[in-house]
Amino acid sequence: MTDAHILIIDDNKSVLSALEILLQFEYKKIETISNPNQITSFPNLKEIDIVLLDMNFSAGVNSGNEGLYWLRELQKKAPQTSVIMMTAYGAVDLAVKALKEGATDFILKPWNNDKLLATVKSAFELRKSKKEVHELKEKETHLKQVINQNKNYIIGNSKALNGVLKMVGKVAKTYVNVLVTGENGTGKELIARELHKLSARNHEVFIPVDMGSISENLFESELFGHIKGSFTDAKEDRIGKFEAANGGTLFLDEIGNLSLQAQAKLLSAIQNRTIVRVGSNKSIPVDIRLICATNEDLDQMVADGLFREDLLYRINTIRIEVPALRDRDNDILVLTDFFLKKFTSKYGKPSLKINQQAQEKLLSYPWPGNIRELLHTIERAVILSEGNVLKPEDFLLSNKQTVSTNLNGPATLEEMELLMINSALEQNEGNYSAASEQLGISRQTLYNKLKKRGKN
Ligand SMILES: Nc1ncnc2c1ncn2[C@@H]1O[C@H](COP(=O)(O)OP(=O)(O)OP(=O)(O)O)[C@@H](O)[C@H]1O
Repeated sequence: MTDAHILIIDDNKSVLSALEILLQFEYKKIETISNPNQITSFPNLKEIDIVLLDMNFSAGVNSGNEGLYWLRELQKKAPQTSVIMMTAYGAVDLAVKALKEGATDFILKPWNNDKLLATVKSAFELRKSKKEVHELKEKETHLKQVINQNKNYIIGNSKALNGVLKMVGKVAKTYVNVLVTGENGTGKELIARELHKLSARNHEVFIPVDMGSISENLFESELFGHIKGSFTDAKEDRIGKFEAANGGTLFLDEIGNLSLQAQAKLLSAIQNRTIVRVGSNKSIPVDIRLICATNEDLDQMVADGLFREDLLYRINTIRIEVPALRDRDNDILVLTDFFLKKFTSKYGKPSLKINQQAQEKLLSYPWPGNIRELLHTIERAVILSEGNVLKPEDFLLSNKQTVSTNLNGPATLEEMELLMINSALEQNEGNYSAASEQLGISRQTLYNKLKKRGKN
């Protein structure tokens, strides 16, 4: 017995009962209606797999047009349902018209039982594959939505963020080098990607490089490539990031981490628009749009002799300052809502709301790790959530009490940062990975911050 649902529509009651008897041996659920007007109000029409529809209800008066009318109605209301038209000899031209309009097949009356069963069977196969395609399409649409939510989408409508986006729009179309500044996790890379997306090079590559994680001795090879045998590990010729980004955009993150020696090499490549692979003496021309980012005060570093002024001048034609999350008004809640949707969908959790007190907690926290910290906080809360409403205790924030007490005093931003780092290290018993995760910054950044303050 096939698990199919069939509806037969014919104004001739003896046709209805003959077909019902024939089909009920093979198919699980058969329903009949003798008045096609009932189609409009028929319950769960979309669940019907096959409709057998008479072509001519008014005994020749409308010569089959009524059947075509009801075919169209069915297609509107249940587009995945297969419709088989039933027509009398001599009206084959109408049946062909119905096929052109999307009917699956037609049967001539009086029918041959075997032929009719075969027609219904193949219509059911078609219905099954239509349904599968439809479900796949729905899954794909859902997946696309989730992916779009994840991809480079800049959420927020605060004045501070809108100012940045306006600037991005103006600068993107030019070829000038851009320096993006801002605290950790404010979305500097996202802004760099947006600059690329809105530029004339958007069909070319965007190559990000984290200068904070490249060791001093690999700097040159990573950026400019090397030729086989130029040093012990150089087993093959390799191109560097500059060549990989040729024609597109090269994004150098954490540019403040470069040694003075590396800065000199970078400056030379930018000035000459050529690179030389390690171990080679051949200059290779490169055409890149350069975007750099830093959370350091490069002007201060220049004053302290830690950053070359000529390099800063080169990379800094336009500077875009990305505001800290605490300076973006209501964006905290807008982003919270976005991350709640993203992570409930990712982890298959029911939709979640946050109560008033929890909102206040999120709004009054200084977010030293900015959007990355908010993202991790929400992800953790979603994973651990039970029920539909999140309360203040569902959001684990770095020792807020300590921070706000000190904020009342004459604490500077740097003191506050150090306080939070110490507190996170304390809470995680000195474990760097856990502390950096809690702060929403990379392990390397935590390391650098401590190193800068002579704590490591
Ligand atoms: N406005 C935003 N809307 C949605 N997601 C954002 C937004 N800003 C940042 N994010 C997300 O927060 C995370 C951190 O952003 P990103 O890596 O761009 O920050 P960053 O400033 O480059 O960080 P770092 O200084 O550590 O390199 C990423 O997952 C990014 O997608």
